[in-house]
Parts: sequence; C-alpha cells; structure tokens
Amino acid sequence: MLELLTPSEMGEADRLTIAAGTPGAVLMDRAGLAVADAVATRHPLGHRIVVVCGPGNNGGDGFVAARVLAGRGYPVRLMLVGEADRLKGDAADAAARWRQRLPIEPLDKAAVAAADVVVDALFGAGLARPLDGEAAEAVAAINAGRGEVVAVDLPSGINGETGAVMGVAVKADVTVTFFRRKPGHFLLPGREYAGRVRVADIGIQPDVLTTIGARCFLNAPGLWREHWHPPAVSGHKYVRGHAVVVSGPVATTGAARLAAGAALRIGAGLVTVASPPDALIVNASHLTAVMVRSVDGAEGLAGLLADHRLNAVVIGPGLGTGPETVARVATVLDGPRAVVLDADALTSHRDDPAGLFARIAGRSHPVVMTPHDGEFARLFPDIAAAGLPKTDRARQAAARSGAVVVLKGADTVIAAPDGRTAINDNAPPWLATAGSGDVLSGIIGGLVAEGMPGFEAAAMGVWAHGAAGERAGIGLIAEDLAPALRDVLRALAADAS
Ligand SMILES: NC(=O)C1=CN([C@@H]2O[C@H](COP(=O)(O)OP(=O)(O)OC[C@H]3O[C@@H](n4cnc5c(N)ncnc54)[C@H](OP(=O)(O)O)[C@@H]3O)[C@@H](O)[C@H]2O)[C@@H](O)CC1
Ligand SMILES: Nc1ncnc2c1ncn2[C@@H]1O[C@H](COP(=O)(O)OP(=O)(O)O)[C@@H](O)[C@H]1O
Ligand SMILES: [K+]
Repeated sequence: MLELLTPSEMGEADRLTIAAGTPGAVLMDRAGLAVADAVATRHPLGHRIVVVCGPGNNGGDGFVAARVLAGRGYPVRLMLVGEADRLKGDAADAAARWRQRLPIEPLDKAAVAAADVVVDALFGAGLARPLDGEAAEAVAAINAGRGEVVAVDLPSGINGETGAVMGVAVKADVTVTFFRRKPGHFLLPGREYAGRVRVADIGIQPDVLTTIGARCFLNAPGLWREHWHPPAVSGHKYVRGHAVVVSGPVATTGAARLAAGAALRIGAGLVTVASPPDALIVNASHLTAVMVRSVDGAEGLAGLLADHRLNAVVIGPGLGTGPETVARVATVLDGPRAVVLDADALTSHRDDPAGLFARIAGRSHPVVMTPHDGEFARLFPDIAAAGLPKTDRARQAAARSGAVVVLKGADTVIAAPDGRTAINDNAPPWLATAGSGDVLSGIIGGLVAEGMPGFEAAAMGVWAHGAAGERAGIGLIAEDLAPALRDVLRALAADAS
C-alpha cells in the first residue's frame, strides 16, 4: 500500500478498472460510501452535515456520500458550486438520485460555518487551475467553519501531484482517498492541508499498478526492511562493513565525528575517521569506539582506501570547498566502495557538475548524494529552476548523476537513477538543527557499509533519522540523534523477527 499515484496515474487505474468491467458509477458509489462511513464513524446521528460539491466527479462522490448519510438519518444539506445542469456522466446521475429526495442548494456560508461536519467534495484529481471566484469563496467558508472537515480524495485546491496550493485550499481534518494515497498528501504544503489520510478500497485491483508502472512510494519500513538485516547470531563486526568518514581541518572536525558516530550506531561493524594530520589530536581526543587515522590529502586517502575492506566512505561534512575536496572526492569514487556525498563534497563541484557525474557513471557500488535545496541548485541549476514537483526534481537529478539523490527538507524525497522515488513524512521540525544533516549522511554511510543497496539505504536512513528525531523530541541537538537510534533499531528488529 506504499505506492503513491499521481492524478493522471489514478485516472489510468480508473480507466483500466472500468475497461475490466467495473462501471465508473460503481466506483463512485463505493467512493461516496467510504466517505459517508468515515463521517458516520466520527459523528453521532444528529450532527449537522453540509456537503459542498464541485462540478466534476469529486462532486459526484459528494452526492453519493450525502445520499448515504441522509439515508442513515443524518440532517444533510448539499451545496453545489457550479451549475447543476452542467453536471455530466456519473456525477449527473448521482446528483439526480440526490435530487429525488432533497434539494441542491447554492453555497450558504452561514450553514457551512454552523455545520458539525463539512464534506469537501469540490475538487480532487481534476483540479486544473488556481481556484478563484465562488470556488475560492467556498474554500474560505469551509476553512472559517467550526466543524470537522472531511475532504474527498484531496483537500480542494491541493495539487495531487505536487502538494502545491492552487490559489487557496481547504484545511482538512481527515482526507478519504481511494485505492492508493497521492504524492500531494505528503509533499508540502499539501501534507499540512490533508490532515489524517485514510485510504478506502473501492475495488480497484492492485495489478493495475504494474501496468501503470507506479514508481513513487511513501517512505516506510515496508519499502526497505527486507534489505536490512539486524546483527546475526553467527555474525561478527567484519561482516557489517567498515565505513570511513573524511574529516575536515582542525576547526571543523565535529561534522565528521557526528557522521561517524551515527554510522557506528546504525550498525556498521567498524568506523574510521580519516583525519588531516593537524586535526588528529582533536579527533582522537573526542573519539572512542570510532577509530581515527592520520591521512594527508587525496594521496593519503588513496593509501588508506587501498585496503578494500574499508567498503564505504562518507565525504563532505565540514570538509571545506575547493580543489582539494574535488581531488579527494575523485579518489573516493575511484574504487570498489559505496560513497555518500554530502555538503562541501557537493558544493565543491558547482563549477563542474558534469565532471562529478562522469566519475559516478558506470560504478557498480552505490553513490548517494544528500543535498539540501541550496546544494541541489548548485549541482542541478536547470532542474532546480524548472518549477517541477519535488519528486521530479529528485528523479531527474538521480537519472542525470547516476547517484541516489536524497533531496532534504521537511518532506525529503529519495530518488534512484532507475526512476523510483520515496517521499518521507516522519521528520519532526526540530530535526532542522545544526549538524543534523551530518548525522543523516553518517547513518546512510553505515547502512551502505552494511551492504544495503543505495536507494534502500538512503530511504531507511532518512526514515531512521526522522524516527530518532521524533523519539529524542523537541530540544534535540544533533548529538542526541545517534543515541536515539537505539530505540528505532530495537523496534525495527522486533518487527523483522
Ligand atoms: N479516478 C478514480 O478512480 C475515481 C475517481 N473518483 C473521484 O473523481 C475525482 C476526479 O474527478 P474529475 O476528474 O471529474 O475531477 P474533479 O476533481 O471533480 O474536478 C474537475 C472539475 O472541476 C473543474 N475545475 C477544475 N479546476 C477548477 C478550478 N480551479 N476552478 C473551477 N473549476 C475547476 C473542471 O472543469 P473544467 O476544467 O473542465 O472547466 C471539472 O468540471 C477524484 O478526485 C475522485 O473524487 C471516484 O469517483 C472514484 C474513482
Ligand atoms: N522543517 C523540517 N522538518 C523536518 N526536518 C527538517 C526540516 N528542515 C530540515 N529538516 C531535516 O534536517 C536535516 C538538515 O540537514 P542540513 O540542511 O544538511 O543541515 P546541517 O548542515 O545543519 O546538518 C535534513 O535531514 C532535513 O531533511
Ligand atoms: K476534495
């Protein structure tokens, strides 16, 4: 159930289902019934219900829900934004059945304001342009009301593919969507408008997903858990990989240590900080379980990495930008190891991103990049400027670079070069704190050292980082994250057994 379908993919699911013999009207009846059930489980008989319908099939679902709820004895009023005689197809039929017993009213703002529950059936997958006029007024009235708001499929005004607000949008408490959730439920700002998202089965068969080629997922353990193995009874540290984190100069060593501690905590068997000689004393005096080695420049790094048991490298946090960093990145990418590129390792390639991508091309070991928006725009300026949904930005960047791209933020998107994307939704706002990104790069570095494939390691890393942040709670500083990973791992291991 982790697939997320864009409105056009959902339309395809709809068409395939209808072509296979289920009439559209049946799908609409099931959708409307699911909405009615969601309202009825939350509201006792007697609660006043207002259903606000739009001109398309989202409105059609609203007509069905209104009829079902009225049939169960709720006081229901239905208001249509648009002309009743312009309704078409299944929606027109659903409207006709409603009208056999009760009237279609124009928008009555006072009634919307006073309702115990408002069903938002204005627009869903068919939203085509920003809302204005009466539709925008209806949204304002719904948002001003005191009752609970139950949105049909999407909060009206939210773009189901991008999560963008098209002019204005309904703030829902609950959104009832059908078959599968949509990217717009999780990409910001959509996530803040959707409330709790419920998925209703309306009889669309999962095999349509293969035909559609659904490639976007919600980031949750089901996406990667089978690729993660808790320590085995017969295991030892040498089977869980050896991660190297490259340290910056004496004044900026903390980032590498944060990453190294996280790599060890997530489960890498051994972790070494590769330290410039003049920073060795600083690193050594702060590290215990993490090892430290004195490594001078790109050449020194090449010497350390000649030992191929050191199978994963995290490079970038606190490193400094410039040709020396470019040279070290080239060294790291030139050999059989997994690589996580973060922060200064990314920014240092702003003048020659293609040179970096050429080094990544054709590698058989995973490369994961973890840019925030600023770093992303330095490496992929055209993609950043094209106004694409976040999922498409990350996907295009992964395809171009050959790396797994983790485009960070409150709604981090993970994308693989093969086109898969995952949207993360578990990161609490207090994760946005100095050094938090360094910890993330270390977590992912630890997971690729353990042998996880790049996409799954990146997705699990982002999820575990969010879960650790949630467990540590408000007031978190980056140092708190690695300790909090213990609880996260314990729960995952218990779940896997
Ligand atoms: N797919 C499925 O499997 C199933 C789908 N189902 C349901 O169908 C919904 C999709 O229905 P849909 O395609 O009719 O689109 P919908 O969201 O009602 O909007 C289109 C209408 O709005 C209009 N319009 C658009 N933007 C506007 C604006 N800014 N301002 C004003 N008007 C605007 C547009 O007019 P036009 O652009 O043609 O002028 C058109 O009239 C989906 O969300 C789900 O609830 C379920 O029944 C079960 C199975
Ligand atoms: N509003 C937010 N809510 C949740 N997580 C966030 C938010 N803003 C940023 N993050 C997360 O915090 C981390 C910050 O990383 P980064 O920008 O590299 O910061 P730093 O360089 O200080 O470590 C990323 O994992 C990012 O996804
Ligand atoms: K809606």
